Amino acid sequence: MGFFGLLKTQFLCHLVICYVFLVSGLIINVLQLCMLPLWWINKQLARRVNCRLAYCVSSQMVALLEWWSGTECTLYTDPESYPFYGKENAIVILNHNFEIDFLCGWTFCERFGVLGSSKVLAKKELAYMPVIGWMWYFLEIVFCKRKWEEDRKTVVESLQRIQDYPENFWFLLYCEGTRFTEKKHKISMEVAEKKGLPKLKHHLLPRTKGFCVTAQNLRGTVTAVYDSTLNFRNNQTPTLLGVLNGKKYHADLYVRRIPLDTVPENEPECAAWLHQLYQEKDVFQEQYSQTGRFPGPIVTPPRRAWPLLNWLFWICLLLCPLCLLLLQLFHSGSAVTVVTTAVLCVAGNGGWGVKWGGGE
Ligand SMILES: CCCCC/C=C\C/C=C\CCCCCCCC(=O)SCCNC(=O)CCNC(=O)[C@H](O)C(C)(C)COP(=O)(O)OP(=O)(O)OC[C@H]1O[C@@H](n2cnc3c(N)ncnc32)[C@H](O)[C@@H]1OP(=O)(O)O
Ligand SMILES: CCCCCCCCCCCCCCCCCC(=O)OC[C@@H](O)COP(=O)(O)O
Repeated sequence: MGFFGLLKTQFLCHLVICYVFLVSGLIINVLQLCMLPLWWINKQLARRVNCRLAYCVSSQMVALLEWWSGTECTLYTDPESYPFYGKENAIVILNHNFEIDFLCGWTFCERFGVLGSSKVLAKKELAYMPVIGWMWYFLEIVFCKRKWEEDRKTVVESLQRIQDYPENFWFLLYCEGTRFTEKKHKISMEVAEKKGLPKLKHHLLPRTKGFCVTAQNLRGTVTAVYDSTLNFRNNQTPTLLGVLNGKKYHADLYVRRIPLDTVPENEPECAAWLHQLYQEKDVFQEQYSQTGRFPGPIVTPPRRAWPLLNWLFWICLLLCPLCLLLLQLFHSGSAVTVVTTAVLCVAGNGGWGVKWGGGE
């Protein structure tokens, strides 16, 4: 492991990264709150400003993936669909197998210029998460309790609210509703059997209500469905902690652009369409596990410098006061305080290093 490799596993670096993320995120949350009066004056302008503010937070995580861990993201897609990406509103259907699948999604959002505005049908619990959850509230993210009787009304209302959104957005749907595990897969296939539906090998049975209601309410706003299938090379199981430790992964994403007007409007037909789509996704995943690649050509957009520049800006802004504080401590603090601080830092770093020093 080289010098930079070793540096990336150091607890102090992780502490700095988390400090910058948390403090900058809270600053953004406060700014979003201060923007509230603008909603009453000029709603569309407030939404545009919120997209920029959200970008400052989300792109830090993208920078961590792209520049810190050096993770590569390859896109398999039809070159004729490529010019549409980032230029239209779309519903993105993604498999949910990995801890960092949302982050790879964000990377593609960033490269196509829709990171600040992109949305998701997320579980309600995430709305209470400091920084990200609070930021999503201002971004008009759609939350669900995964209890259809309660969601039926609130999800439709939230979807209708974003019909006139002023920026292009991608609306992410994890139709499986939860992350894949062998146990959930077994239960899900029992449901499939009971319903007389064909079994899936690599996916859970999709929940159809969220997709049907989204397609129904965003028709006229959204022009296409991006059927996206994600996998990682060499059977890697990537984690956020791995990314934080600078571990490099290689993601492959296969995207098919399907015009929304080819998706049936009527609910039972729309649900059947989604089940058929998951059958096809299963075939792509099987092909990936056999050959290590998805069908079609590779057209990967390059990473951009913006996430890195934004990250460096926040690092400079927030590290200066921290450094001043430490200098003050060393100048005015008692010998005991200084020694205790130094010992804690070294011990913390050492303990963390034992776990991550040899790589994952
Ligand atoms: C590549 C580019 C990427 C672009 C990225 C763009 C944007 C990124 C932005 C942000 C990224 C952040 C990421 C955040 C991650 C958030 C992740 C989540 O929170 S996932 C969880 C929440 N989301 C969902 O659940 C969505 C899918 N679910 C649905 O659509 C549901 O239908 C629902 C609307 C939530 C309602 O759920 P509920 O369970 O109440 O109703 P259902 O109809 O679904 O269920 C009852 C129905 O299902 C049958 N059943 C029972 N058990 C199962 C089972 N195990 N599997 C499947 N089906 C099951 C049951 O028999 C009922 O059937 P029926 O209706 O026929 O009677
Ligand atoms: C610069 C970056 C610094 C990094 C610091 C670390 C900060 C961590 C930020 C976390 C951001 C989290 C984004 C939310 C993504 C959560 C994905 C998720 O939670 O999926 C849930 C589903 O699966 C369903 O779960 P189940 O309840 O079914 O099980």
